[in-house]
Amino acid sequence: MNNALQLNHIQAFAFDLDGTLVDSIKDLALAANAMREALGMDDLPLDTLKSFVGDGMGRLVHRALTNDHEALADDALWQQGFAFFTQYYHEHIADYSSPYAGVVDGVQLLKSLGYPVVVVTNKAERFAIKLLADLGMLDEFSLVIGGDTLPEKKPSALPLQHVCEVLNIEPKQLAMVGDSHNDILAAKAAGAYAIGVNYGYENMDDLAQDPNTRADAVIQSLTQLYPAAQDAQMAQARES
Ligand SMILES: O=C(O)COP(=O)(O)O
Ligand SMILES: [Mg+2]
Repeated sequence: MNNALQLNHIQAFAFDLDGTLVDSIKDLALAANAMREALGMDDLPLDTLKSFVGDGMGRLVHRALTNDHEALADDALWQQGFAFFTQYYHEHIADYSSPYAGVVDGVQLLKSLGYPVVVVTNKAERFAIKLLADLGMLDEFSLVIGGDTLPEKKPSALPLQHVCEVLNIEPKQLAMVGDSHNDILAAKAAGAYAIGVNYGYENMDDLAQDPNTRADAVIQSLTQLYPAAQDAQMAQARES
C-alpha cells in the first residue's frame, strides 16, 4: 500500500521519459526488431522488449540481441547492432510514440503553479531531446538530463543531485516521477520524493513488494499532481 501524495516540501518536479511522459514502446520495439531482422534474427514479442527498456540503449541492444535481460552480446555483434539500432531509431523515434493521457495537461498545470519541471531519463540525451522536440514538448522543460549527460545514470543519485544543484533546491524538495525501479532507487538514493506512475513499463504493485523499490506515492495520471500541489501551496501560504 502506498501513501497519499504529500507535496508539502516539493519545489520542483523531475519526470522520467520512457513509460512516464511518453508511450515510446512501439517505436523502440520496431527498431529493436528491425535490428534483429538486419542481423538475420527472428522478431521478439513486444512484452519481452518492453522488459528490456529502462537501463539505456546500450543495454537494450545487448538484451535484444541475446533475448536475455542479463547477458551481454559478443562485442562485434553489439557494435553492428548498436549502429543499426541508433540510426533506425533516430529516424523513427516518434512514428508511433505519443505522450500518455494527462501528461501535457499535468505538466502545464504544474508550470502554471510556478514549479520548474525537468526530465531525467536513461535515454541518451540526443534521443531524448529529439523525441521531446518531435512531440512538441521540449520547450516545457527547463532541463533534460539524458543517460549519457553525466558520468552516472539512474539508479545513481547523481542526475537528481545535479538537478537540485541547477535549481538551487534541497533533494527533499524534489519529486521524481517515474515508471521503473531505477526512478524509485534514484529518488531514494538522492533523498528526493519518489512518485510512481501505474501505467508505464514496470508494475508498481510488484515494485512495492520490496521496500527499496516502493514509491512514496503512486498516481494514475500526471493531472493528479495538480490538486495535491495546490493543497501544498495553500498549506505553505498559511504557515508563512
Ligand atoms: O532508454 C531507456 O532505457 C529508458 O529511459 P527512461 O529512463 O526514460 O525510462
Ligand atoms: Mg521509464
